Amino acid sequence: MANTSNPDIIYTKVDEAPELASASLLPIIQRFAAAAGVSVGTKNISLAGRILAAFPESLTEDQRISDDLAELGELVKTPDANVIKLPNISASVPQLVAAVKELQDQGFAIPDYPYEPSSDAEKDARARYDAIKGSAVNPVLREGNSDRRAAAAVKKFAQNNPHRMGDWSADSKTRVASMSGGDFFSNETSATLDKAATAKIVLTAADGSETVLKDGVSYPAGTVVDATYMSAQALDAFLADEIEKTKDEGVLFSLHMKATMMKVSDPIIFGHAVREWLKPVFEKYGDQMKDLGVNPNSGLGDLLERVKDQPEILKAIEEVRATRPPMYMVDSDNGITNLHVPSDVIIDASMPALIRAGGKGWGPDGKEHDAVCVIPDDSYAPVYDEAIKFFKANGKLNPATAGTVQNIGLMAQKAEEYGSHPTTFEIPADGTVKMVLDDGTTLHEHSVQAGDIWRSASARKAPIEDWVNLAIERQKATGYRAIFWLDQARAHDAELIKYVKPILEAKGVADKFEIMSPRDATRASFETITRGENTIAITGNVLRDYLTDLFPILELATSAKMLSIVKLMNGGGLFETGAGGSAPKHVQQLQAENHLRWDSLGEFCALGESFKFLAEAKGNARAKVLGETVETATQGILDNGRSPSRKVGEPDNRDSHYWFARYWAEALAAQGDDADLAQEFAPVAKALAENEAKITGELAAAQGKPADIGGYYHPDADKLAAVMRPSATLNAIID
Ligand SMILES: NC(=O)C1=CN([C@@H]2O[C@H](COP(=O)(O)OP(=O)(O)OC[C@H]3O[C@@H](n4cnc5c(N)ncnc54)[C@H](OP(=O)(O)O)[C@@H]3O)[C@@H](O)[C@H]2O)C=CC1
Ligand SMILES: O=C(O)CCC(=O)C(=O)O
Ligand SMILES: [Mg+2]
Repeated sequence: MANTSNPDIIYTKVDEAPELASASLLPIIQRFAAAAGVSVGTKNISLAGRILAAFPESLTEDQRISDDLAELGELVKTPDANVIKLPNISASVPQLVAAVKELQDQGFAIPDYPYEPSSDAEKDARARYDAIKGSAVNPVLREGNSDRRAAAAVKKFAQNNPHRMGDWSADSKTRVASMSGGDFFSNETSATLDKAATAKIVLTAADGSETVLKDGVSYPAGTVVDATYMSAQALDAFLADEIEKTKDEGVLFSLHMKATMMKVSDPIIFGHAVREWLKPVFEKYGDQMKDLGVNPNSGLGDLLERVKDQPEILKAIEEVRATRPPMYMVDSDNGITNLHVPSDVIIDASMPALIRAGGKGWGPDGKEHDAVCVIPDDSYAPVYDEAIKFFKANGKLNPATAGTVQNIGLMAQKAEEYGSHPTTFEIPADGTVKMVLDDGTTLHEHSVQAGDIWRSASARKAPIEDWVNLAIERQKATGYRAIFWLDQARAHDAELIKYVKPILEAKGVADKFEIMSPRDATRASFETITRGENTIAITGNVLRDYLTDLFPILELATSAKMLSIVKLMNGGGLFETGAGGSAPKHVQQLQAENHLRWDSLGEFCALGESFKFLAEAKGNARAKVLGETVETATQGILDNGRSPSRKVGEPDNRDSHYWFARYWAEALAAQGDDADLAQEFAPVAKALAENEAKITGELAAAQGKPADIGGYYHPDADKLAAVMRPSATLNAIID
């Protein structure tokens, strides 16, 4: 349904922990904003919402919902966009299948996920599900580059209240393992197009037959276009070798991938690891398992489920597992390993957590151990390798004195690897892959073998220039040491450097910037913050993602507290909340004991920015008052220690929202810029203060027993509201 008048601000409806938190926080935001004449609407980008929107013909009229993601995708290309974007699930296949099942059980007659589509209907369903799979939201909304940093107040709070960090010892056996050849890093070629072009990707097999893998990929002039591949043979040899070495070293085996964001390549690499881990089983029972629907890319969990009635295979699996090193666990109590589900261990969150813990991961015995961290491709693995070496040599970082690393990331218009899914292929036969332009030029050519993963990524000129200019702006605003994390020896980076240097020179700021490889930049950044100084990391899209978890998790304990601004290239604003994900463990805790430990600080920060943006973009004076008072309220949460506790029986997410509302109302009542607003909120502030004991008592009384929200992926709105708003006294003041 076309929306003629959009609300001033859009707040996204998502999944898991942040969605639970929204059930409590959003009514407060809407109520306060409405009093100032600012409307806050919602758009549903949850996994369940996107599934339902994709199958209107399978649903009754009342069940149908609009395709909000498509609408938002258009909105972010206009200057009117003002979107608060919470983290959503980037679904792996097992998550997608679970969500489909839950919706079917709730009476939505959507089709099953077809693992091996054969009929036209199945192929159609599969294509729609493929569009929902993986990171399908962020790349659509991120029509701008990324500016992520800890707000000054948040950084100061972390320095004054340092979190606990695991100790690093010089003889820790933890290390990063990556391929020394045959990977994406070493096979990359890159070129910048001098004119607009359309490309075709063709595989010529050894027998001369041609397969067009993709046609009609168009690029504007100035696009940097890369191509590369990972050799399946080299990958398997590497994995086999590392499994053996890990066993000899007596530590945990772990694999860190981004199977969500890299939704085509990384599940395949993950599948190679599953197959290599159980190699003798696949050699003996491979055909039988295939008939049972086993696809190693879906993980060990799915595999075990499919062979559960096959005692012979199960026995063979147990025999092989007994010869393997212990595995890094996701949930040792329930036997969930690193290889169970491709989206359980996501590199941007998992590696920093392991580093924060002093290089330790959880083993099958439920105890912490050193680990080999397998990150097959060597493009970005050096960042973690160098970080680990740095801490082994220098001991853990001290969050009380450490400076900060901010990030300016090239992200707009599906930049680099994170936009490469439509041009990534598992190669069906030995031969040569060529990328040929419409004028007949062969841009890239690689000789490949069946099973290799070939991909092309690109970065467009306008986003690259915008990114360099954003970096110049931020460096000027802060005066910080500014480093472009680009490796002159890597094909893609060398093309980017050809853009970066002339812009810096033309603006007369070349002396303010350094250019270093990711490894050198990692070391330089840790040295800088160890001295208590600050630096800006100006990076490509993948490192934007990795570093905005790595540094905050070490500096602030979590990336949930980050300010994350996407300055949209056509003038709008997208304000992401935090830099982390949707924290599934938090939902489980709520269901078990009605305690939600999710910290909404990222939402508070984004809200303040969104109001301030509205004030500037639309000359809305009352939005300015809202923005300033939200900042005061956020400061109040930090100064008075009102963030949620992790333990049941202690104040949780809902309590922090009570305090947020109270500090916000008090700040609105106290400000002198808008007398009407002050007058409106004085009684609200008074009522919230007078009823403190009653409200916090009602919130506390809700905890300690299981909570039913009527679904995991698609909770029941009324049940969710009842669980997340258990204080009748607070609700009466807000509503
Ligand atoms: N922008 C986006 O849309 C993003 C989405 N995702 C999606 O999120 C899901 C989970 O991803 P995962 O990599 O596990 O990352 P998460 O960031 O969800 O989890 C890592 C850990 O960080 C802590 N954490 C994260 N956010 C908060 C918060 N606001 N308050 C308190 N603690 C927090 C939790 O630690 P503890 O358990 O110790 O409390 C959590 O278990 C996946 O489906 C992924 O696709 C991931 C990244 C970004
Ligand atoms: O979109 C995703 O899957 C993850 C995004 C992410 O991790 C990030 O932007 O930091
Ligand atoms: Mg991330």
